[in-house]
Amino acid sequence: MSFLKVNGLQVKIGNFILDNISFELNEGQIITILGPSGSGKTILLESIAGFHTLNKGKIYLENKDISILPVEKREIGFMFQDYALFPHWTVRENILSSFKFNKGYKKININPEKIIKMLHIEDLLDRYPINLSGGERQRVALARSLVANPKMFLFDEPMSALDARTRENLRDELLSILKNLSLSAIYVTHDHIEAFTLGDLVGIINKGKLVQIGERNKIFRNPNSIFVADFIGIENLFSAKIQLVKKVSPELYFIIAKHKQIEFKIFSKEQFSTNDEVFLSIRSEDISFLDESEEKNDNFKNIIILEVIDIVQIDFFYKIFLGGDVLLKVITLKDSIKKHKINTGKKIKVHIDPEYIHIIKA
Ligand SMILES: Nc1ncnc2c1ncn2[C@@H]1O[C@H](COP(=O)(O)OP(=O)(O)OP(=O)(O)O)[C@@H](O)[C@H]1O
Repeated sequence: MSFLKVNGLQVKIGNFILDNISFELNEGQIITILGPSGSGKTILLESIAGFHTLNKGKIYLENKDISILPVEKREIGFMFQDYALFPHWTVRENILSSFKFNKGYKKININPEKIIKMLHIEDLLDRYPINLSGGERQRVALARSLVANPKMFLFDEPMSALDARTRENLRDELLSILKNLSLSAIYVTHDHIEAFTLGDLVGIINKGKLVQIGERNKIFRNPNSIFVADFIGIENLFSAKIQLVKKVSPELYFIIAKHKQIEFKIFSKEQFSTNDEVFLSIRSEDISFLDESEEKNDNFKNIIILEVIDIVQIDFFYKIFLGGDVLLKVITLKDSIKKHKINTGKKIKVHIDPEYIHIIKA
């Protein structure tokens, strides 16, 4: 039985309609919601928290219909980007205020001291919010929300005002705290890395509709549209035409799709027809380099020779831009650059596993 069930939700705010939103979340699971600005992410969270009247649909928390309960009765905690702390209260007072306000909740099983330790804010307890950094303020806000002991949590881009390093640290801590306390959460973000790091489930919303939702690993390589592929950070997307479809097992097809002069060999669970116009989607980390001597082309391998156009370092990774009959971006490590002597202008063999090429209907 699911912990949270959102069923056919429709909410109208001005001219905006959030429509037909359905998903389920188990206890302790996190769902991340990704979507462009104005797609309805905040309205979705606000609707679950109880700030909007539902036009259609139901929300169940622990099997109880909470669709018309007022905000304070839902026992749902939320934390937003500009989560305000009380400025004239110390960190300790801010945190304990929430503990006191929420004593009405049935089971107080959260120990404020444990939360304070988990968030490493012991040394900040006597300070006022104005004397805290952005990251510290978010830690305190999180502590305050956690000690209120909600049944579940809603996060609306809580890290977006923080610098990359602080954001990464806090994100890892948040994940370990939520998992430690077995708390379910919905976490809204623009950032696909954040979405795939935090979410057991990932949902993509566009123009008020949940356009795809599923387990993180399934969504990662199997976007159902160009919009989703682009939004979840798939960098290699190009058109192709299906040349051959062969059933190789009850649930698997071997497909050849042609882009310019290149025939891509693909294993797909979905059936397509010859001459279908499609898009191929390949994650940049799923392409590997081969040495001259390595591997000869055979029926089930994609080996292509392309020219290195540019090499860009990103943190510990390198992004290699390749050109030729297809433009590809490859993410790799320094070791691989050394091993394959990758330089701008060099012609290099790349390999793409047929299982890692995903076909999207055009
Ligand atoms: N009170 C309101 N009255 C009328 N329209 C609203 C209201 N609140 C939000 N909207 C509109 O609803 C749409 C969805 O807003 P929402 O805040 O949910 O988007 P979002 O996906 O959270 O965007 P962002 O990433 O920019 O925060 C937007 O077009 C917004 O302008």
